[in-house]
Amino acid sequence: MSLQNPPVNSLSLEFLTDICISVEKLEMDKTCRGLIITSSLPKVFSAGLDIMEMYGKSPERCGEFWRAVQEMWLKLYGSNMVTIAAINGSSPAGGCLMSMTCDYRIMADNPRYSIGLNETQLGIVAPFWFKDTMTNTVGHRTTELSLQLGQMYNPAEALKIGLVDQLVPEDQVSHYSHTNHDQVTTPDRSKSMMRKPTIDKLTSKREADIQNFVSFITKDSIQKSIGMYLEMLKKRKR
Ligand SMILES: CCCC/C=C\CC(=O)SCCNC(=O)CCNC(=O)[C@H](O)C(C)(C)COP(=O)(O)OP(=O)(O)OC[C@H]1O[C@@H](n2cnc3c(N)ncnc32)[C@H](O)[C@@H]1OP(=O)(O)O
Repeated sequence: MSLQNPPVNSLSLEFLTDICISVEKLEMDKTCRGLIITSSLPKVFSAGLDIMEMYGKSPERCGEFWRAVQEMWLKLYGSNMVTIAAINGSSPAGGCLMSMTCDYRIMADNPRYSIGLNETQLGIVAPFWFKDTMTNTVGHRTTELSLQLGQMYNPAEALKIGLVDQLVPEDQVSHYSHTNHDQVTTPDRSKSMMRKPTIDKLTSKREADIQNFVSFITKDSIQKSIGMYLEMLKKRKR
């Protein structure tokens, strides 16, 4: 599955819905042995959640958006397929979350790329299931530090903390993803055993999590922080 939502593969409601439909179709296809997620765009795997979906939108729309974010995570983290993230560019926040849902992460060894949960930089707090996914990937202490600082990691740092499993030359990300994928057959029951408690936690609190998100994101102070972050993104470009 090659992500293609220019300019930066930000995860809008529409794009998330498309991703979920694609994963569902693959999941039902008996001939499909697994899934490699990568990006069709240069330099960016995914810029994470579409910030415009969280800025100046109605509570109803925010709720709909958040349900789609949850759905993407539930589908990918709970997938019965072998999943590999072929991270061929930067992958902040929701992009990092999407990578962490996969069984294995291969990243392009380009020091200009970065990956991490940077929510703190936007003045927002990563939800518990973002935190849980990271804890399951890199451990409690690294997650605590990482979330507090909104830390982004270059590929070498990401490999060191176990956020990615393998670094490869930029032009060989696809080759190595397929080679690794071929070495794995269908996931055994250990995958669901490891992930079930984390998945059940969100499933049982899904509606409350949506309510929390909507009341948090629509606060004036949070809208102001997001507005300032958007300004910063645009200024950085000039
Ligand atoms: C309780 C709530 C919990 C959930 C919270 C958050 C989860 C998230 O995922 S929030 C999103 C966090 N993402 C980021 O902070 C990434 C910001 N973007 C970047 O760092 C860079 O854009 C990136 C490294 C991805 C790519 O760099 P460039 O190739 O140099 O591109 P530009 O920076 O010039 O961006 C082009 C264009 O896209 C707009 N943009 C970038 N990211 C996003 C995004 N996540 N959502 C919406 N739009 C985004 C950027 O502003 C530029 O727009 P224009 O100026 O209009 O061209």
